[in-house]
Amino acid sequence: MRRGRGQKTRRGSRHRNYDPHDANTVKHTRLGVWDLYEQVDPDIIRLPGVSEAARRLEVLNDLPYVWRMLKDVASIKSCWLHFLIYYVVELLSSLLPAATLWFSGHYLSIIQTAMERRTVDRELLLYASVGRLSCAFAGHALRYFKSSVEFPLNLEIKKHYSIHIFESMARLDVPTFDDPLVQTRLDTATTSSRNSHSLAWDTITVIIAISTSIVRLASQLSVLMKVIGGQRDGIVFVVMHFGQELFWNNFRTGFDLFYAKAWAATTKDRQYVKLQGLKRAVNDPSHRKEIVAGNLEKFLSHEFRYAYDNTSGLVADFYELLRYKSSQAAPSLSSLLSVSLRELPEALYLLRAAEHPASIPVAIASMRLVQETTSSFTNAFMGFLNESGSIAERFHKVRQLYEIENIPNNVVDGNISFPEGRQTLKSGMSVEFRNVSFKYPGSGNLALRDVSFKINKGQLCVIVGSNGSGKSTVLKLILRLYDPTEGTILINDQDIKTLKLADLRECVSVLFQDYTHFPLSIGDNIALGSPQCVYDSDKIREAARLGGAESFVDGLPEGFGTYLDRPVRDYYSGIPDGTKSLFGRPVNFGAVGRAMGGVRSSDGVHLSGGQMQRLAVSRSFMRSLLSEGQNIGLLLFDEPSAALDPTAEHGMDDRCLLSCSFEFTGFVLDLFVRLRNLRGRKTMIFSSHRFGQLTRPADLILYMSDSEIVEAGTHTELMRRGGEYAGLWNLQAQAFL
Ligand SMILES: Nc1ncnc2c1ncn2[C@@H]1O[C@H](COP(=O)(O)OP(=O)(O)OP(=O)(O)O)[C@@H](O)[C@H]1O
Repeated sequence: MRRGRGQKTRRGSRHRNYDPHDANTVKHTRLGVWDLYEQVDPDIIRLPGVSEAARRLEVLNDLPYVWRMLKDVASIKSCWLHFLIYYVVELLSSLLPAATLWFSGHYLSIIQTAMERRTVDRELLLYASVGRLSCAFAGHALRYFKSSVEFPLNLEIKKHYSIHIFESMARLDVPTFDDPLVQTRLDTATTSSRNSHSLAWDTITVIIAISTSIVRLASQLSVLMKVIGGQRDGIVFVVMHFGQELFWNNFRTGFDLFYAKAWAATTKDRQYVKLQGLKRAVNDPSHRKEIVAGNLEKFLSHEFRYAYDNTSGLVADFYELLRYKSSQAAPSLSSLLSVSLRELPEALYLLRAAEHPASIPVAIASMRLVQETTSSFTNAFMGFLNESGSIAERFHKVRQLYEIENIPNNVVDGNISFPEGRQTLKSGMSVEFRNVSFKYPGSGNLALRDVSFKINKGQLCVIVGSNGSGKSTVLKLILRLYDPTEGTILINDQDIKTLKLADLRECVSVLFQDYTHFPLSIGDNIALGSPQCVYDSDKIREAARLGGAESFVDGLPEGFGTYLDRPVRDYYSGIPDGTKSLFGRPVNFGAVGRAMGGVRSSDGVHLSGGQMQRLAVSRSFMRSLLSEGQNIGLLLFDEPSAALDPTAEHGMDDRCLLSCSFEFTGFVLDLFVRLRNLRGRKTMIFSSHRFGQLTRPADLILYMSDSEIVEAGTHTELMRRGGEYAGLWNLQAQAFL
């Protein structure tokens, strides 16, 4: 619902600006608690038919994409047979109404003969009856064949386009993906008009429907003329019925208020907004604890009632109110005409019956036949008009679907391979910032202001500073998740923008502060550190051991195969009370939600923040210590100790290589020493709030404040300087020593 109407509007308005507050181009209507703003077409397009014609002509621009889609679908060999069956079935189905009509025409002539000669042609009656019955059976059989091939055909096409969409989306970089306009384009292009059908399948069915509509029309028309042409008033009946159907259909489509217009609806009613918020709060299990603990039940109920009583208009969902408004619309001229035309054939029949009483039986039969055939004819005709109207929309969606693969990434790829020799990575990578300033897209503030520093190969650099000072941003720019607004970044003395992005990212291992756990199994999450080892369970286990996660993962119901946030839910209903588990998973009737400091899933697996962090560290170890080619030259750790509390650290696996330290900073420091010994001199950069064991041995400390580097040097140098670093170290570091 949310989308169905919106799609139409987007198309009609995509060449014009839409400003809801511009009274010249936008009409404002109050709908209960809602305000509706409809775009009014410019005068030139308000002429009847002009807007519709312009809209249909736009289809021409979309045709190359439709052609490509047809070629793509034709290249899916597995659907050829199904497709052929589908097309033949559709073609035969389109001939059925004409065949039925043909046999019905025989009834008419049987009645006529019976009236004139007082005999019934039994052979003809049998022929017509068998014919009609066969048509009915054939219709049934064709519908069965159609539904049998439609589903597998749709699935095959869906698979092809799911891969296309997945690849088009997977290749987008951070700023591009975050761009709301890109999100809208992806949304529009990837949402099918009918949830279970792919857009391609929808489009193909429309194309087929149009071609078979023509066949249906032509065949029905020729039979209709043959059957009714000779009847008294036959043609008059046809015209009246046809006119009535036409007006009736027009009258109905007139309800689509938003066709080809931009529109937006909002509510400014604060009580209504509050009402919805309260409803959500009570429905969402994640708030239940606080509602109960805070004894909020009475307060919330009172607020809910008060909000309901004090809204400014009818309280209902927007579309509900819209439907109500449509049903209240004054009868249009076409609806009145339609109603009158409905009554006319009966009046005409009665008139004729009074004039020629002997012809009543024939008239009854012929009127029934005329009614039947004209409605079938007009249905086919209106169906054809509707299909050709919606095809413009579908064709445009096909174009949008293909265009998402061309959305340009904001971060432009370089063309120089990096590094020249893999061996050089053993001694690390150098990183240099020259007068780098940076603003996040859409933000007015500088996240980095004129930052310059150089970290030599194999050095340990620690970036310290308060929250929001810009530490993480430095790391993100090194990975080229974003490009600097000003200044240059050099890696091994080469401008980072000239290096191939995939090469650069392959050489860097990063542990983000806001580690995200993918909706995959725990094993897969760890393996993501080194995707080529995704099926190497020994390496995954080793990484978990090093990261201190092995023992608690083994304790989970499905071990490394456990999903914290299972992306597919189990469905159940009516199971006996007291059922604790199904399919090896606990029964959970609550919604899936994220609890503070961990993840609560439909499987009931809950991990603490510290355990989540260990999974993150395990993924990082998978990349830095265990990846196949050992191609890492630079390790980035963004506040690695953030979510670890000292007790959790104590619990680390005794066999862990790096467990000699009880403190995470020491733990990471130890890692650094180990890496140096085991893998050569990797360059390492840590961003941290903490001072102490990590900053002391660092080759370079960057002290950041308010987006700038205010002090840089070794611990001894900075202490000797007696500046801000020294002041904070004296305050903070004692606790870690
Ligand atoms: N995606 C983003 N969009 C807009 N602004 C952002 C974004 N990420 C960070 N910022 C802003 O950029 C500034 C620097 O943030 P950054 O995350 O680099 O700080 P930090 O020193 O790492 O902080 P913390 O210690 O809390 O992690 C902050 O003002 C922050 O609000």
